[in-house]
Amino acid sequence: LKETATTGSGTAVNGSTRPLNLDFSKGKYSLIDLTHSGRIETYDAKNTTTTYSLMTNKTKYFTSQTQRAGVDAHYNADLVYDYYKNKFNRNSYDNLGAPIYSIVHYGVNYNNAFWSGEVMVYGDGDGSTFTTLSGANDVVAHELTHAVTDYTAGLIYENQSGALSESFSDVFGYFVDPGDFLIGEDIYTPGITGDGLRSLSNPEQYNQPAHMNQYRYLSNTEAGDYGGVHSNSGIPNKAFYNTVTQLGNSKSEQIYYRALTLYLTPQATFTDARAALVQSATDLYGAADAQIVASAWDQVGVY
Ligand SMILES: CCCCC[C@H](S)C(=O)N[C@@H](Cc1ccccc1)C(=O)N[C@@H](C)C(=O)O
Ligand SMILES: [Ca+2]
Ligand SMILES: [Zn+2]
Repeated sequence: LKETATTGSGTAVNGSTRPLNLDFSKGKYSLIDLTHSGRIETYDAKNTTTTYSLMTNKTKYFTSQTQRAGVDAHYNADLVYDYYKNKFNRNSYDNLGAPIYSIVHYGVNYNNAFWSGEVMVYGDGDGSTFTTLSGANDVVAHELTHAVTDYTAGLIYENQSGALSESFSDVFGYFVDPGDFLIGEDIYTPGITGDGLRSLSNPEQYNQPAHMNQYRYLSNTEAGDYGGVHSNSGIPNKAFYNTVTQLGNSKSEQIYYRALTLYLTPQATFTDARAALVQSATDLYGAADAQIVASAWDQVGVY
């Protein structure tokens, strides 16, 4: 049936108002963004893990409490789409305009968000450790970057390649939310201000290693976080911090995007990532900047 692109607005997780790109058809408004290829559709699992339906509303104003999760998932997905398009001319995660699907209210008190291989999925959090995870633009950028990674480097989600996958997702989370070096601060521990789930500048603050001599050899199982992908990401995250504080955001994002999309391969190790980033810096900006990248990784014990 005919879809009609229109605009409206909605209430965000933090209570602010977000502009929304909507579809109007069959007498109701839905969270479908038709403004560019890489259309964005946002669904509601209604606290199940098995069924979901498009989030719709009678009017163009999505202002109810339960709609906030969808408002931010929809708004932040468009923000991240625009980031990849404007900075790298990438048209969605596959660079071919693939539709971007999100599901909110996944499960009950679910303290996580993930890329399923097809869709982005967001829990509501338990209200103590996390609040609604789609409310943070760095979380949405983290998850959509996993989709980009799957279509490019294909980093295998275990051990060092998995820690790199996690790190690249945190790095582009930073680039989309460059105000601070915290990850997830907008939705982590709503009762505590100023903290985050991870820190790029000081990974140890949240019990992550920041040097190879602190690498965690955990089991490659779910219980071992697949070889500690969320722990050992502290090492490449710190190398990123060492890089971006010297080269700045504009050069760093181009270097990281080139490494992810042109040089990295599924089984990449930390040493491979260092080489890919040094090569990317050389390609784009020359030997002096490449040396800054090399030094950034020297400082975390990766050669
Ligand atoms: C299904 C279980 C595995 C989930 C892995 C996803 S990709 C992931 O890494 N999720 C992020 C969510 C996030 C991102 C940024 C800021 C806050 C939270 C993540 O870091 N999850 C942590 C809680 C984890 O799984 O340990
Ligand atoms: Ca942040
Ligand atoms: Zn992740």
